[in-house]
Amino acid sequence: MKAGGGLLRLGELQAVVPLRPTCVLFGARLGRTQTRSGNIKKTWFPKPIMKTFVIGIGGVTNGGKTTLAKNLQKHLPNCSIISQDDFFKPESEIDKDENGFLQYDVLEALNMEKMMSAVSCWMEKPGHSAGPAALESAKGVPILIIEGFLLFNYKPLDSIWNRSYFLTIPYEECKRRRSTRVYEPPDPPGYFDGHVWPMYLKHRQAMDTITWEIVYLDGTRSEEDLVSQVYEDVKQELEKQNGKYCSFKPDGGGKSNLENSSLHSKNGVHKCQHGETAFTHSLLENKSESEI
Ligand SMILES: Nc1ncnc2c1ncn2[C@@H]1O[C@H](COP(=O)(O)OP(=O)(O)O)[C@@H](O)[C@H]1O
Ligand SMILES: NC(=O)c1ccc[n+]([C@@H]2O[C@H](COP(=O)(O)O)[C@@H](O)[C@H]2O)c1
Repeated sequence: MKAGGGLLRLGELQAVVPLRPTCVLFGARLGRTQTRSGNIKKTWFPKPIMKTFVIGIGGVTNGGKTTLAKNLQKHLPNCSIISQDDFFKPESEIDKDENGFLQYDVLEALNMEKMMSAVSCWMEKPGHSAGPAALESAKGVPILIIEGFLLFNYKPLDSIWNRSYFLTIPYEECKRRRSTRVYEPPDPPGYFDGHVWPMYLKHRQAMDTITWEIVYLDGTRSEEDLVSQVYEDVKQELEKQNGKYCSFKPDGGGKSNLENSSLHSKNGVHKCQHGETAFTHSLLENKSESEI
């Protein structure tokens, strides 16, 4: 993890926790995978030694998932990010359809086992960093943001989410944003309409069967609006799940967090008007294992 709380990329994660093909799992949360033969395989996430909070940010390509995750990370203490984009298989392993389009927008294009391994390793040492232990414990509940375009279609992750968000943008805006972004390999002509958007619609439809709550976010709203909404929501969820909202570490004057944070509510919309320090409070103290 970057010292300044930067995006946790796979390479950095490996630097902190060497990735193994499968981590030692002592299960707390049960996930389920359906094997090709139709059998249900149980997947255990390791029981973290402390309470954790896992946020899923799914959504359409170029919907603003990475941007929102990074913006949230600036304001949430002890927060790591795992990006699904880091787990694409090499081009040589990607199937092509009859039109010659590489099939990137399907789960098979991703090394999801490797991604699950990264998640499991985080669970084993949540919020682990090189910082002194005393500092770690002062940071509050370790938070993991997992962001990616095919999160909620991947059953083994179903049991992990404490809160799920899904960013949407209209077709035209998506096509416009996508046209300015260069992937490796770059999109060939006709790729958006011939592969990307149809696959998105298919995966959206498959999400109809999801049983847990997903908060849909309008990705055309400003970055500030989006981070403010999600931040407030996460804060409330943490309060709910832990029965109390705890120790705000004020930057000045010992004021309440809202007074102090300059999150002004206007017509129900919270605007973040100050910089990062506005959010520098510990969301919740860690709980002992017996309380989990
Ligand atoms: N709220 C927003 N409003 C307008 N443009 C945005 C917003 N969030 C992200 N973008 C832009 O959209 C593009 C894709 O953003 P990104 O966060 O990489 O999306 P994703 O991770 O969903 O593919 C980038 O050019 C980014 O600057
Ligand atoms: N990272 C890669 O190796 C790679 C290559 C080609 C396309 N893509 C695209 O990445 C998209 C998913 O990522 P975003 O949600 O960040 O746009 C998919 O729509 C896929 O077409 C990724």
